[in-house]
Amino acid sequence: MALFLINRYLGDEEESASQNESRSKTLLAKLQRQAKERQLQVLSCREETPAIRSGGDEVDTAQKNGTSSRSQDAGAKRLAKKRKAGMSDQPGGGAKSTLKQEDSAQDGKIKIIKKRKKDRSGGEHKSFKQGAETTDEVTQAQQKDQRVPITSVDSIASSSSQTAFHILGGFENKPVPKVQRVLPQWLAQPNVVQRDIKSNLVPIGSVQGICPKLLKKLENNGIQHFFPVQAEVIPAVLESVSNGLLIGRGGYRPRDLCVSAPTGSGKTLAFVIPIVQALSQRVVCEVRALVVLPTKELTQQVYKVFCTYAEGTSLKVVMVAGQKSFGAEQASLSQIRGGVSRSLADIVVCTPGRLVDHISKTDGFSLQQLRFLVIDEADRMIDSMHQSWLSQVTKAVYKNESGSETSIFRRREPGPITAASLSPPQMPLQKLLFSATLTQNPEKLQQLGLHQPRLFSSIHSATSTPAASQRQEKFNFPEGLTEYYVPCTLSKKPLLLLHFLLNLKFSPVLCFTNSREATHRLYLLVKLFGGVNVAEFSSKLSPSERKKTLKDFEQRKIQLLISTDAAARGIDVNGVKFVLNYDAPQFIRTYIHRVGRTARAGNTGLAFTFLLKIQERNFLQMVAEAGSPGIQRQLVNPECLKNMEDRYQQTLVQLASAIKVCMLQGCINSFP
Ligand SMILES: Nc1ncnc2c1ncn2[C@@H]1O[C@H](COP(=O)(O)OP(=O)(O)OP(=O)(O)O)[C@@H](O)[C@H]1O
Repeated sequence: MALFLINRYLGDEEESASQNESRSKTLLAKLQRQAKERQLQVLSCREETPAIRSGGDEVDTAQKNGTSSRSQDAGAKRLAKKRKAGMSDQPGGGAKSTLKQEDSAQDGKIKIIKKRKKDRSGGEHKSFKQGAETTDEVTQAQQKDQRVPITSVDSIASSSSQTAFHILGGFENKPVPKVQRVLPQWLAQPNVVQRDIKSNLVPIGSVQGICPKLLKKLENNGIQHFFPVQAEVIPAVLESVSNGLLIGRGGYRPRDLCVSAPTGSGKTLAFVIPIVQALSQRVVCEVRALVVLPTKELTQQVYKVFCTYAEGTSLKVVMVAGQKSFGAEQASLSQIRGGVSRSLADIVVCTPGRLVDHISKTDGFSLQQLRFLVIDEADRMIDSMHQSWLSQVTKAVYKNESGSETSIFRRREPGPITAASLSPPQMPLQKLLFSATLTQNPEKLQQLGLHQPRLFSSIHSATSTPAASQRQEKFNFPEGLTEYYVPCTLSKKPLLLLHFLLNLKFSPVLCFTNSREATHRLYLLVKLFGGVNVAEFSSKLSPSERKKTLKDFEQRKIQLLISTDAAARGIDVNGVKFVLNYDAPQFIRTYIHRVGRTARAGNTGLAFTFLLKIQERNFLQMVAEAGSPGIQRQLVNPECLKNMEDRYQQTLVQLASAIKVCMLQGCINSFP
């Protein structure tokens, strides 16, 4: 209890309950006396030193600024004299009224100090107007434990209007207005590519500039209409070569193109057709088109499409992605005859790693005649820019052969456009970027050194408010895609998957996990459970095994393909009806590419994502912010799983021993 005892100040007098009233009076009188004494002390002090330099600049400024401070000084002196003489300022007022006035003035002063404190702590950098005397007194008051001498509140108010100075300090946090980032015009106002493929088909004959041979080939491959992205991009590329490979429209260097269109919208043909068309008239074989992709599988896929449409022309398409030995690839790229090296490739489809190896190690592999640089899955390729593959390509393109330093025909890195730089014409390098999730971050795109880029995008201008100012960028989702999420627990996940396959007869299903180990474990579990044709796909398999697996899956020999993100990007497997995110993806781009393995080429498809309770909120927010048209909740009745539970328990036991074997063989790192 003693801890909470509060001692009140009772004055020097003895406390007496019966004399409460007189004690308060005495106390009041004493306090008034003390206040008066202090006031007189202050006034006499001021007579000796008119301005106490406590506030430094503030006081100086006030002195310089104001007549009001001087008049206040004079007023104070007058007041002191009158006090000494026992006079009142007020007509008919005595000492008592003076005291009252002083008290009210003191109240006013305290208010001002409080106001000033408040102003400072409020973080507002206000201009505080006040006379020198006021400052003086306030400073003294601060020194004397906030006991403030008295001047008239009115005089303070009047002096406020006449003097002005800033109080230094007050650097507390201020609310800073948000910077509104503005996209460059080419990003903010793209050429719009319609998302709805089926209602925006364009007959192939109505796109100008495609030679009859190519049109015939398209028809033979079952293509009668171009998809919207193809109908936009093919003419744009063809226009840039309408005056030949050397000069673009109007004699200028052609503009680079960036294409952002949904997964499965036909971006591959959008660059294959115009490149084959543009190069088909070439005389000498030189590497004129380089297509860079992130994985071997994608390289193979795009290589196949090029081969299809280059067939029957003299164009040579070569793939360098590590599928063959390095020596074999070198032999397919160039040949040395009579001491002179000769290119054997017009179009090179490659992965960046292998490309860089050939630039540095393959004699005769020259990029000095390169006209098109296609960067597919561009956002992923930008992420791998730290490998500096692009700078190596650029170096190889503008490489000076010894002796050609002074040649006017030397290919120079483009600079400002001048009459001299345009003559003689030199092969321009045009970059074509493609992605379903192309970044709208100008800083990232800047790394690519684009020349007057043009953007083709499915993200409608209505939604293309500066994406950088939003928390997350907006992306394209295929029109025919329906998204679901399935709330679940960790232990029920495998049962849910089996339910989808065995009870609901989903087929073919492409199922994604977040790691090689998870893929293998799930594959073993489904296989041991039985009843499903299952295979796995990951970097654990050799390239030939992966190729065979994808083929089997496409031919419906496999009902369920469990994969890592190795199959998430670009892989085009015909007729995938269902995508299942067994493990929820961490990044929105991963999600978009995964679910984009279905609902391709204007078809419909379903995507299911298993979500643990803890993942739900963030995942749904991420998907909504990315511009998903809507993800629906799909509940599974626990009763539906009951018929599989006994078998599932037995399978888990078998799985444990199978995993032990795997661990001994070193093919899996951890026990589930
Ligand atoms: N005009 C067309 N008519 C019919 N089918 C087409 C047409 N263009 C492309 N396709 C088919 O559409 C499918 C998807 O094409 P493609 O792989 O080029 O899509 P994408 O936009 O590159 O997808 P991703 O972003 O996933 O890589 C392919 O099977 C392709 O053969």
